[in-house]
Amino acid sequence: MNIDQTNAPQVDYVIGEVKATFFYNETNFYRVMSVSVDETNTMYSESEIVMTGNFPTIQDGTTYLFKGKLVDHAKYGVQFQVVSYEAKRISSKEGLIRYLSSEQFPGIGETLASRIVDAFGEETIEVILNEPDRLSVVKGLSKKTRLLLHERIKAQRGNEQVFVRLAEMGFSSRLAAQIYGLYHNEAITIIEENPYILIDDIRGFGFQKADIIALNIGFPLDSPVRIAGAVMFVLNHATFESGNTYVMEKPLIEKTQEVLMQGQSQFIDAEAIADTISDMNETGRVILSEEGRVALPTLYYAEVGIAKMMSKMQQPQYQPSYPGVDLDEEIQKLEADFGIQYGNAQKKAIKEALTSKMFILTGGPGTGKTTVLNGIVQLYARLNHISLNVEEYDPGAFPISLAAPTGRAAKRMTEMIHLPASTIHRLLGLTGEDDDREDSDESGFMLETDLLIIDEMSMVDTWLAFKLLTSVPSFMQVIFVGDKDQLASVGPGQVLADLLSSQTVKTRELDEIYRQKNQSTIVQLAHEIKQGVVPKDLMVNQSDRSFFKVYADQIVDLVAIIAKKAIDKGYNKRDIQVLAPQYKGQAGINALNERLQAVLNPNTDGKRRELAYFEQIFRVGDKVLQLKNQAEKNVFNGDLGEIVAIFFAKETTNKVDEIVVKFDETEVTYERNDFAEITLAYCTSIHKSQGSEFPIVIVPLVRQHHRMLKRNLLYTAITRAKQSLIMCGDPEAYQIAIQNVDASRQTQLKDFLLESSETLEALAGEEDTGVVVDIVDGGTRESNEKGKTPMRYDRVVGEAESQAEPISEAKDFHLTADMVITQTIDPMIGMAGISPYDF
Ligand SMILES: Nc1ncnc2c1ncn2[C@@H]1O[C@H](COP(=O)(O)OP(=O)(O)OP(=O)(O)O)[C@@H](O)[C@H]1O
Repeated sequence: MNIDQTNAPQVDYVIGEVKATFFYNETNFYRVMSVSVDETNTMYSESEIVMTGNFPTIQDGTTYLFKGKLVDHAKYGVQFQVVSYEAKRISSKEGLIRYLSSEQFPGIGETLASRIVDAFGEETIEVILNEPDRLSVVKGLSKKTRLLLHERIKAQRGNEQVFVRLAEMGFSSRLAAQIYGLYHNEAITIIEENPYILIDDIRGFGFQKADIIALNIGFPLDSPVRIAGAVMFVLNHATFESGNTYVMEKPLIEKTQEVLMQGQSQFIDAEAIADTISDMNETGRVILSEEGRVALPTLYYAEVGIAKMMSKMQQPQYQPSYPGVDLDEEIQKLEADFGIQYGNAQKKAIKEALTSKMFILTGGPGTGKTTVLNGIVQLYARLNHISLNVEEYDPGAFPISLAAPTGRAAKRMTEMIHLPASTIHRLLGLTGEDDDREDSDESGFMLETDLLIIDEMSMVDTWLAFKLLTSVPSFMQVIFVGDKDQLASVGPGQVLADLLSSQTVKTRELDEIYRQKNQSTIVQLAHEIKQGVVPKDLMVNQSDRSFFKVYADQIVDLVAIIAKKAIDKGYNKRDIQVLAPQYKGQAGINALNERLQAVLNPNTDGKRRELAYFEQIFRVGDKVLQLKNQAEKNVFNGDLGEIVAIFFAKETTNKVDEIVVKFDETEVTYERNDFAEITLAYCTSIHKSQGSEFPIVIVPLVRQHHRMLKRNLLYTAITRAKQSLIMCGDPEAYQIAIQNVDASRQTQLKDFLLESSETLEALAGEEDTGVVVDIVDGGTRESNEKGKTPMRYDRVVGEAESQAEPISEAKDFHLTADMVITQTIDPMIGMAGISPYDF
């Protein structure tokens, strides 16, 4: 084969036979294998080489032409990273015999293989493929084995042709593997018909990539397929970028036009785009409303579905009541039991929660939501004559379900209410991978308990809310608890806000702060943020909070010192959480993690086990964050754990590196392919901290994060602190954040909630069964690129990794005597005597 004629000269190749596979991952076809080197244009001179890459159709004992590059891996030495490959036709007698007698063809040993090859020589494979009947001349070859031989080789050729064609189209072997996993042997037909389908089906697959393929195949620039592809791309992107659940048609057309004409000279008429949208509406690919709102069907039907179920659930015949019971008297008894005097709003909340089919309890920190919830649960149990002792019940028979969107929030719920709580995913049996509603509809999964309480409802996005409500039986009483001023959900929608503003659900907002002021100035600060007020004493050290005024380039050093001091004071790594709004920049999450790892978990003697993974080092003892929901492993997006062991490839059965992480409830082993599911977590994003609380929270505030300086982000960050809040950076940044109030999201849920049940039935039509629902799991990195449906795109709200800007603002600051820290009270965690010169 003349490689040089068909490829750029820099392409390395190796021709050789696959000798052994060390590792194979069925989900992404990733393989590590040993290959003989029969021919190569590289400097490699050994007789065998280790190859890595995505190889769905590779067979041991077969010879291939591999293209890729030679790399010198720090740990594994020289390897060949394969980009594409194709089977080399075997022509030698020995090769053919070895191939036919390989494990792929059970029933054929060397003798039989030799007989076949003796009979047909170089033509052997062609005869098996095209004239299998001729094989009957071979003595000892049964009809069954002849058939098997023919079928297997035919299938292999089919697969190979798909891969060869995909490679010709320009797909890397990794993408080709993904595409093959989706469409199998239909891949070429599907892509040739509509390459833009990949935008819908493969996460992260953009319009431009699809366009290159389509234009190569010969699609005209104004083809309706191309226009529809661009519409889907813009709609998906806009939805996930903004959190809105629809886009107005006009801006959608404008943006689509821009995308279609980018780098092309042909003008694409807006009317052609409008016509395409109208056609897409006809075929159900998008939903276009009379008002000109264009929505992804999954989101549209999820919103209609939520509204429909809310309306159904709240029909008068289902309203709970306790005839003959004096609830005021019962609440008095509760007060006596708990030694507490409920406020008026709190009493109303308890009564309303008990007598409403669906109820929302909302309020800021310290207003008594947990206190009230405890009262509700106690009284509910008393009035319904049920025991709250879980041990008295068979597994799964406890009549109250408590759940929250994250593992940490669920854990906190358990601690506060003293009853078992789980994540919503776990409650619904969702894996976070292929959670589609079709599955659950088919299985008709329904919750069975009588009372359902969901905490941190502000974090629940449209799909999850829909998924949750489809599993709620009509007899169930539901209480949603949440703080409407926190960040909106990561996925599209603003379910809690819409439920509240529609006023279709009985709601009680608690606004009186009960946590005493001298106990918590953090709570006071949170309420002031809500009101847009910067307290006069922001810079004055309080018993539980302080603000270090420093330059952006001093933040990493300062935070490291504070964290170290806290550890010296007896806090552990998990007690201290640094929360930053963005990854990049001097005071970004990446820089902070790197430094905090060096300070809190150093490898001073070089004896600690560690592994490099892209730009991160994972080391035994590191605090890490789970980025994906993995219900089958019992870990969820946002769970924090610690690396307790690292095993190097040579020590493991699968011959790949492994990291073992201990979470609160479980220990999980990650193979190298899964390393993207975790990240260092000394510092995490504010978004990821939702639903969690920590004894000490450190929040860097710098003007470089200007895109992230928003009121609800700051509010969410500081309300994570239970004992001490340490802010550092630029007080101006605090002011900017407070003044920057996010506009609410564009959603249709409120409108739907206000529609009559008949209208909702009509809107839902037949379509709302089978809506694919996905759980956005917030992962941001490579290995999370597995999704199938458009909604599987992860949207990391506001975590756009904006480039840090020059720190010109820092000129406002001068290190002065007032910045010398002299205080010894608790929030300073022993920082007495530290001066700016220490940074
Ligand atoms: N009626 C009351 N009388 C006295 N103390 C109260 C009352 N209600 C709540 N508290 C106290 O106020 C503090 C805050 O209450 P709680 O934890 O229930 O609020 P929360 O809204 O759940 O707060 P957060 O969201 O910050 O966890 C607790 O210490 C609680 O005991």
